[in-house]
Amino acid sequence: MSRRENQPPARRSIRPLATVLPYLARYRRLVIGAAISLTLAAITTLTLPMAVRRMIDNGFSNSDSGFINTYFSMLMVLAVVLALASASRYYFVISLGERIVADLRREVFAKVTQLSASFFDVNQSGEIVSRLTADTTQIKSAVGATASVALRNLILCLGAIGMMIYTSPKLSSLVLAAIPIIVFPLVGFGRSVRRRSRQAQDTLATASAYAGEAIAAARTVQAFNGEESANRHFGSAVEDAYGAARAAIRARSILTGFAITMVFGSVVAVLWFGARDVLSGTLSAGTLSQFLLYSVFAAGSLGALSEVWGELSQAAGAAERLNELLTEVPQIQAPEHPVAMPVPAQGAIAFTDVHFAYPARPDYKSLNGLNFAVKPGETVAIVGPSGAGKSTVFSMLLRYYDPVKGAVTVDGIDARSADPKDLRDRIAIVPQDVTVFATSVHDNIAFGAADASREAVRAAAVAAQADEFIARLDQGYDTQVGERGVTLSGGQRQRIAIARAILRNAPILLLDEATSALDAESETLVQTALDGLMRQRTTIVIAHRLATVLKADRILVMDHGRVVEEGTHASLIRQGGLYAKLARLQFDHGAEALFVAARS
Ligand SMILES: Nc1ncnc2c1ncn2[C@@H]1O[C@H](COP(=O)(O)OP(=O)(O)OP(=O)(O)O)[C@@H](O)[C@H]1O
Repeated sequence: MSRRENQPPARRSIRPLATVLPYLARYRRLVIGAAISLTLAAITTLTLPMAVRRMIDNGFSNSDSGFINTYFSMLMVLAVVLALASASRYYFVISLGERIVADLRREVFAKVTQLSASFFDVNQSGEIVSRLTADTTQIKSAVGATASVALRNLILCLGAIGMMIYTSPKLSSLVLAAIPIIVFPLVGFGRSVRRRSRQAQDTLATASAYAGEAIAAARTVQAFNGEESANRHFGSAVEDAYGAARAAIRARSILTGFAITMVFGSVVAVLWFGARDVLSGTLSAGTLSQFLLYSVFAAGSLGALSEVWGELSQAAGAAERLNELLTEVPQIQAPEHPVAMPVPAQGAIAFTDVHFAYPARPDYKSLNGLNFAVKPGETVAIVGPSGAGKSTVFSMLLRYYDPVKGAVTVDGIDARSADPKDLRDRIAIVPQDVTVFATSVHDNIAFGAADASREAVRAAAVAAQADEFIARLDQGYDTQVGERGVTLSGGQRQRIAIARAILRNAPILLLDEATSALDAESETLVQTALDGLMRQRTTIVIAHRLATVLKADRILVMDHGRVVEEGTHASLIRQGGLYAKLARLQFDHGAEALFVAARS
């Protein structure tokens, strides 16, 4: 991901799968169950050729039918053991795969939620979601099926080779000589499969990211008649993913074909030698049959191993991508010994010579020597042209980022030395783009205060002027509001956000006034709700309305990342500087009159 983008491609091995090992260690019983049933199934299979030899060499030449009966009964018992072992292998192994992938998903998600704003500045959410779903599914099939097939075949292969040596050392030496010729090319092919499958996963993630974005913005896509171009874009991303997958598939099919040819070719060659020994009387027919079966087992399991190797390599690509997320270090973390914030909270804020550049744009200073202080309970409005750094002030207060130079303090404590959780507990924010989740109204208001009672949620909604419209919804507070709150109006969404902030009851309120026009009634309701919220709290508001600046104790005018003017509306208008210019352009009609009044 971000910090690895410029690094050379990772080692092509199945080592990334080691990520899964700690998860396996948690479920020892399932692992032991799987190992026992795997071994049992393999051993049972390995005894079959011996039975066959005994039957060919003794059974058919010996007319004793009792011998035959004993043999067949034993074979039956073997078959039952094999069936039981296989069934329990399936149970243990598949459960293990599902269990581990559930843990992985949970942990990757938990990790992602901890990552800092700078991570999300450069990584697409859809891409991350793809890791959470597609990549974990691949790990599941690797652990759940592939690994067990690999293990079974490995045991079978080693067992069969051991038995081949025991049965006929001479023929075995011929086979063993052929092994390196088979194995080395396989390893080489495996590498290329792995590289290609990683590419396939990466392209798939890009396609998913695009789809996520387009689906979330379906209305905008339609409004701009953008369906066709969206389809084209997604179509070509999907084709790229298909192309990458095909390259991986091609490499794998070559790998499989090659492995089977080599393995069975050498079996046939060995048999040819064996047949000559039987003819010359130095080898019994039963022993050759036993050897033949073992070599077919060994060859079959080698073939399966090569196929499985390809799958494991694919899963290693997925594990690598997950590992990148799991090992990503959040840039903003609590210090080892966080300083406790003073209790009770006061709500004092100070920015001292703060310089800051976003990590995604290190050469551009969004804050450039910003200085200001806000006293407990004060209401300060920030105004300034677009790009002046107003929203960045909020990001610094919430400690999404740390200053490059200078300090941000809350209640006298440097934001960097406190636990971000304590700091954020003191802050409630009503953003311009309200985030409403696809759950009930109740859960949306109680977001971040999950144990709030229904009464408390209702009281917050009443204070936010939202209770009335909520009561009119089909199921009141239990109404599902649709993804991103699509079933609510803009003003309703804002009041939900205000109720959420009221419920939080934090001493500091950050308010980013919506610029989008609400109708007069909603506007009044939202304004009344906000007035209630701002009372008795330290408030910093990014102001777009005249009414707001008029109510503020103080106005800070920002430009190029610093405060350039400060005062009340009247005093600033009188100065005739940037504020006076902005006020004339930005504020609603009443401004003109006030502007004139303030100047005269
Ligand atoms: N995540 C980010 N990564 C890189 N640069 C950013 C990021 N967010 C903002 N910027 C840049 O930082 C500067 C200040 O942005 P900020 O959003 O604080 O301005 P603003 O005063 O709130 O503007 P507006 O009134 O238009 O919302 C801008 O030049 C902007 O391009």
